[in-house]
Amino acid sequence: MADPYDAGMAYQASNPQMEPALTSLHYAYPITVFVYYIVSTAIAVLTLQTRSTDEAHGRRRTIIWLLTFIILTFFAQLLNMMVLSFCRHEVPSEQDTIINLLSCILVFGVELAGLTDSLKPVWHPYIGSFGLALVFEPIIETLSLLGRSPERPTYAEFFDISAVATRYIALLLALAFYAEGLWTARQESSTDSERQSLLKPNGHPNGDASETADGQSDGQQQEGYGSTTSDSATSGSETANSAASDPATSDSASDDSETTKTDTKADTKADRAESPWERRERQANEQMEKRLKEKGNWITYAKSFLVFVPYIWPVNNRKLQIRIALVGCCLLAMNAVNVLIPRQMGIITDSLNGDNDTNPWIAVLVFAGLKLVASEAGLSLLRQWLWIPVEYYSFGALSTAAYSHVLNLSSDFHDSKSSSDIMMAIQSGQSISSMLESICFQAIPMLVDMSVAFVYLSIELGPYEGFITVATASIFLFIATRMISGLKAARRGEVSAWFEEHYVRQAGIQGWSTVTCFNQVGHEEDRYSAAVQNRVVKSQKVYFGYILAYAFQFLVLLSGLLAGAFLAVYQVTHSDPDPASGRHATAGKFIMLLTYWAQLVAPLTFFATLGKSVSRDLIHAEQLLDIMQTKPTVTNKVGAPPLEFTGGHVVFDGVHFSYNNKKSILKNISFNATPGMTIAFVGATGAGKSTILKLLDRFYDVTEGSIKIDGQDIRDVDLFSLRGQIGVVPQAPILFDDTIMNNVRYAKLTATDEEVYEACKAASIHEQVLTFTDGYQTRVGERGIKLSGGELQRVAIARAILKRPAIVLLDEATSAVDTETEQKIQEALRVLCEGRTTFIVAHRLSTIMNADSIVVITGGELVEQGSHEDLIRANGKYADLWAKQIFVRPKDKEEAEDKAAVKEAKTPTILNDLTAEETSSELAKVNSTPALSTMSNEHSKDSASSSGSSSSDETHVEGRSRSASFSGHTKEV
Ligand SMILES: Nc1ncnc2c1ncn2[C@@H]1O[C@H](COP(=O)(O)OP(=O)(O)OP(=O)(O)O)[C@@H](O)[C@H]1O
Repeated sequence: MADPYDAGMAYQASNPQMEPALTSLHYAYPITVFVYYIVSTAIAVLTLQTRSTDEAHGRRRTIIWLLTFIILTFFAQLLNMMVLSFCRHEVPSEQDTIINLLSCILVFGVELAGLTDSLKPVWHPYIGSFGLALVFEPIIETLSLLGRSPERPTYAEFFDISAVATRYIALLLALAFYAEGLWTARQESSTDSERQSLLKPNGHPNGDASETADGQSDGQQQEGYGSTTSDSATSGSETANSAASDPATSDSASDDSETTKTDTKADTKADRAESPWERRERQANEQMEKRLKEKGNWITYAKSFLVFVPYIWPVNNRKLQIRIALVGCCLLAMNAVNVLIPRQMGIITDSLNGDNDTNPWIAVLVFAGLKLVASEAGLSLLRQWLWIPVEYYSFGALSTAAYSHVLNLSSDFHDSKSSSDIMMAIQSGQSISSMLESICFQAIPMLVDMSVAFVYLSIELGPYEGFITVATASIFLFIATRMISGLKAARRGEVSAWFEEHYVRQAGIQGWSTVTCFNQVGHEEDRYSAAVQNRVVKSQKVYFGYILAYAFQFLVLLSGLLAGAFLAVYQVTHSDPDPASGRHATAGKFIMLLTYWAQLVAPLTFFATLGKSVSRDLIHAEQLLDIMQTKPTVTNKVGAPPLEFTGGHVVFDGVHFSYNNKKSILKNISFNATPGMTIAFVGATGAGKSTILKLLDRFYDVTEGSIKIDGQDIRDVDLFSLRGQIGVVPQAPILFDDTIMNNVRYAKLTATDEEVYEACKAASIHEQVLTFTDGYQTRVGERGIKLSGGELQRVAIARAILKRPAIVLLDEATSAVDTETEQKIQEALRVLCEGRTTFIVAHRLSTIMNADSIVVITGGELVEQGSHEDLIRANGKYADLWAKQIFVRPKDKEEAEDKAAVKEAKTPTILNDLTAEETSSELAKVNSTPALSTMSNEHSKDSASSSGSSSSDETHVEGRSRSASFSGHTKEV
């Protein structure tokens, strides 16, 4: 019996007319499927179908098995060819068929990896690929059969046809299973309502405990009376379960298991405090997810970054635009040089071997020239020289735009964000440039390099070399991205440990005085050492992970190189001229291949990490985008006229306010301040007093009602002219880390030194400033840390005096200072408030008792208003507060019991800010009001018993001679 393998080639169309068509189809088939798969997957990702899919396909596992089988049929065909060639003792000559089979293994292998990678894939890239295969396969097979010799089919042919036929059946089955799974899923969802229990879930039907979706028996979630048991539901849950339990698919569940892992980590993380860095990253990530969801797809999402275009693209600068165009030319030239260098290496080798006529000296000189052009001293230098001004333009433009935007945002923004977050976000502008740079200067040129490599190697060394390049690149990228994402958890741990170390160190150094006071140096040392140790352990873990990953990646590249090199060696050693091209494979080609491979390693490594770095940059850019898209809530109306000040008549008319539109802070506040009047706000802490001042200065706008100054609604006038008329002395003034001179001058940048001195004299700080080492040139430290509380407040008053405001807002301006300093501050304030409409917030009632009108705020409502005398007589909330403040502050019981000690020390028992005479007269007033007299008597008794003195108006009262009012008509008491 004749050897069936001898009967003819199974793979090559013996009909020459069929040959070109068959060859083209062999190449077109894998390319078409691959392009379709990549494009449709890209569209799915860009339109967020990959995120939104909730279709857990019931037949996914079956389709994975079928796809594996399909790949095996290609392998079988390939093996069949190898056996055939081996039997015939010759090298297979049907390059296109071999490339077709190898490429199909690669393309469907990529699809298999993608399908196993995701539990809920978007199906159309896979289903479309199967459809395309169903079209190509019969055409190719028919052409092959038509072209074969009319003799009896050989075993090889028979085997080949069987492989194709079974593959075809597998493809059809995959489509059928997909349709069936889809239909079942639809049925399941459409009958969902029918399967609802007729009884309430807790109605305890007579049925048995049913399997819940996660496959666990749960008596709580029984299927109720009237419901139908769904096979499909069970099969769905089965699939989910088996996917988790089946080793074949457990890997595929990596995404989901990673999510679970992340969730568990998040839970553990929640146990400890989230570091500011983690919070910032989490928030930015959430923000990105939220925005993506809102935008619906990546394209619209990316469009929101267009706000940055005017800062990145030098719109009105033609010179910079030309530079950008030249940078593009440099990149193209670099692509060309990257091909020319390996080619030149080949030429040198061939010239040395005598395989060409080129002078090796000249060839080496050309090579050196090319190397120079490709080096840091060549095109790279030129590109950077061209690019640096563009880079700095965009960096400068982005930073200034972001800074200016932040400064123009309203109080609600600044109150809700920490300053470090804002500063970090402004710096994030750099991420946008770095993202664009890595895409434009690295990703795109490298992609071009790789495509050129594929084409060039295919032309120079045949399609096998091209295929090896593409296959190695694909496998490398797949493995590298997998390994990098595998290290994600370890890397997060390391970064978080690094920040923990940073925060422990920072807390120790910043809080050095507290650490030292409480003798906790040892404790801080231990804490820091533990944090360092923790970071070192985590860093080592990541480091080892990276070393292993790199080693593995290197092995993949080495395998590719080896395969390519073997092929090249074979071609060189069997260097008969190629019948098609007439070309010889020479040693120079081999050297060219090696050089080219060395050049391709860097782009591949870069691509493996590109996704990670771009997504990190995107998250940072998102922080800035978030800020840039925030609009100020307090805005200047277009064409608003400046405030016309005619005395300072301020009217609050039914003002309501809420910071967050949820909790009402001010409710229906109405009052009237005539020009020059002093109005004081008193009330419990958190009542809303400072909020009233913020509304007047338009840090916020009222929610309802209106505020008018001299008949003009403050929302309708120019914001800057309004703030120009108002001077504020806050409770905790903030100075810049600059000289006293510059800090005071900040109120009026054009003020002369003399004007500053005058303001400081009026604020009773001038003499003290002169005693400082550098006088007015003394730097005050960060936030004025080098000044005492009283000095700080007087500098703030000097600032307000220099501004010469028409309306003065004092928010606890004399808090937390000693009596003597307070007296000086009161003096300064008297100068500041003279003849100006003044609003004062104060807790110490003695400091505002002479105000023209006192407004009592309770829980955001105005409960009383009137002069001190009126309110005392009214015997309401104010009288109550007043009585509490002027009476004795109860001393410690223990101390009170020790009467002898108290007597000896002559400790005064009545402590308030009034003079002795004033206290007596105020006590008399409150004693005359019946309700308060009881209280007064109790206090008097208290004081008498604790001090041993007989009455409260004795000279044991701590009396102070002081000015007790800020108002223009201040009286000395
Ligand atoms: N920026 C803000 N955002 C949200 N709520 C705020 C803000 N500022 C103040 N509040 C809340 O508004 C209420 C009133 O605050 P406000 O500072 O006006 O009180 P206050 O009467 O001046 O208190 P104190 O006398 O202690 O200064 C408080 O409950 C406070 O928690």
